[in-house]
Amino acid sequence: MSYELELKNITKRFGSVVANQDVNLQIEAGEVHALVGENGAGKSTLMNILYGLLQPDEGEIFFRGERLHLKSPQDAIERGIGMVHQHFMLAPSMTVAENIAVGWPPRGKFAWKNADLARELEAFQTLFELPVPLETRIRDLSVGQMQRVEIMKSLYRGAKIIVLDEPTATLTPQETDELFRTIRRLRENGHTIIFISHRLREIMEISDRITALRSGRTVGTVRTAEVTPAEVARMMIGRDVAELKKAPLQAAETALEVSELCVAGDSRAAAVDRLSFQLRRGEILGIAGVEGNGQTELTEALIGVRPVQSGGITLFGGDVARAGVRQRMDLGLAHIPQDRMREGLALELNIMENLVVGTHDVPPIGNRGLIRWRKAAQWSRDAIGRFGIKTPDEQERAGNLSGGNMQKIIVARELSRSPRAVIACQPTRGVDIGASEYIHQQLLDIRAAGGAVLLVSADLDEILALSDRILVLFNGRASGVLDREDASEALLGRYMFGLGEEARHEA
Ligand SMILES: Nc1ncnc2c1ncn2[C@@H]1O[C@H](COP(=O)(O)OP(=O)(O)OP(=O)(O)O)[C@@H](O)[C@H]1O
Repeated sequence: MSYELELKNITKRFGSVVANQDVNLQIEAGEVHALVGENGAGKSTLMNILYGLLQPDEGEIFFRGERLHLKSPQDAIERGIGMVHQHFMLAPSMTVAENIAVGWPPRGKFAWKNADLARELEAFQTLFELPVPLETRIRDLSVGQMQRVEIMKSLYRGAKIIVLDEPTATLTPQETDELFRTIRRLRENGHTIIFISHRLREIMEISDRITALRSGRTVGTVRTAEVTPAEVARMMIGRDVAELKKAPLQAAETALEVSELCVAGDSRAAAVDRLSFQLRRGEILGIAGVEGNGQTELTEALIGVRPVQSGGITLFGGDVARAGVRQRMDLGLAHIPQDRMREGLALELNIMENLVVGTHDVPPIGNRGLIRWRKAAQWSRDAIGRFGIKTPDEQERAGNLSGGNMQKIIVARELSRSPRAVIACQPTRGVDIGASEYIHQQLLDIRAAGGAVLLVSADLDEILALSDRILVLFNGRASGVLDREDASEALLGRYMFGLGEEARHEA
């Protein structure tokens, strides 16, 4: 049969790393094709080749039987290939309409007219269920709305094939449902979607076919209707996903106490507004909520990088509301930040340097002010093995790693220093199912050993799988605090929109 799009025998090397080796991908017209595989399997590399961002060392791309030579994204766009990256490429101070129109049509072939543009965009919005106010500035939009702008931008440029790179990683469950409605409308209208995801449930729900990559090679392609989730998991990571081992709750004394805490945000006076809660040793407290409801400001105040306006923070009995970061770390606090690019890693440094930061001055790695590099290398190789970090060795530059592997470095560093309390923010975002399971088990093991874990996550599956209690943040306040047994996805969803006590009664 003839395919809409065919990538044939693609090979791409980065130095000694073979990111894609003889990869074949065949996409049918009007299908949703999931591209899956463990972190570092080569998915983004393959899609960057398709989008003209990278040139393959070997291999060919065919679109409707015609060979394409894609030297830049501009070439890909002109051939009807669009891409929505995980990190949006929008100008925050410009409006939605301006972001969509800028740079297109290319090279000023003819000027776009506002009225025509608005009419065309409104037509897309109705047809594909993409509601966004066109005159609003990007910086005032939610993540889900920004993603819609990116999709509209691709459609406006005539995309027939749209690549969505982990599009649900930062969406709320409601936004994910809305995105899936859009994807279905696109498919009904003859568009073809390539969907990268680590989330099994979503892959099963939205895709028609699935191709898995592993270690840069094609594992195979299947029809979604003909396989079970367990079979797809095996294609992704080459083995079954193990059940989590969660010991009975043995919560002890209070590890972290937050009382009447107020923290200012960058643009909001009270991002955290008189919030109080306790986290005990041996307990995981999940913080659920739509992003932007005070999670960032709360965690920054807890680790000591954002000032407390009023209220208290006590860590293991000591008042730390005004203590520095180092002082809190010395008390046994570890932090997995949500923004791995900005806060979590020094991208120019190598993996080993990133792994030992923070423990470089204590034995066994630190020795009277000196760093024992042989020990550091040995320790790093061990962490690389345990967390399944895909890299040639510990000397590789951290910035060259795939997104999920960067995340694993941060988690490995933070959890390896035997913390007594962990603030884990989106700890498995972008991480493959095998490594997610490992990270989840590590958090449960810290809990079993009497550690306290504050789990801040937008992923309700993760919150429900790990937490003993769940606090839902809404507008900087607790709209609900639930024991795990009383919580369900639907109930949490309602609290996330501030529906408060009525949610409990209606559920
Ligand atoms: N610019 C680069 N320089 C060196 N190595 C690179 C570069 N880009 C990617 N790699 C390597 O290529 C391999 C494939 O990476 P890629 O980003 O394609 O994986 P992925 O399947 O998208 O992973 P993830 O699920 O974590 O996003 C990885 O081993 C990565 O470290």
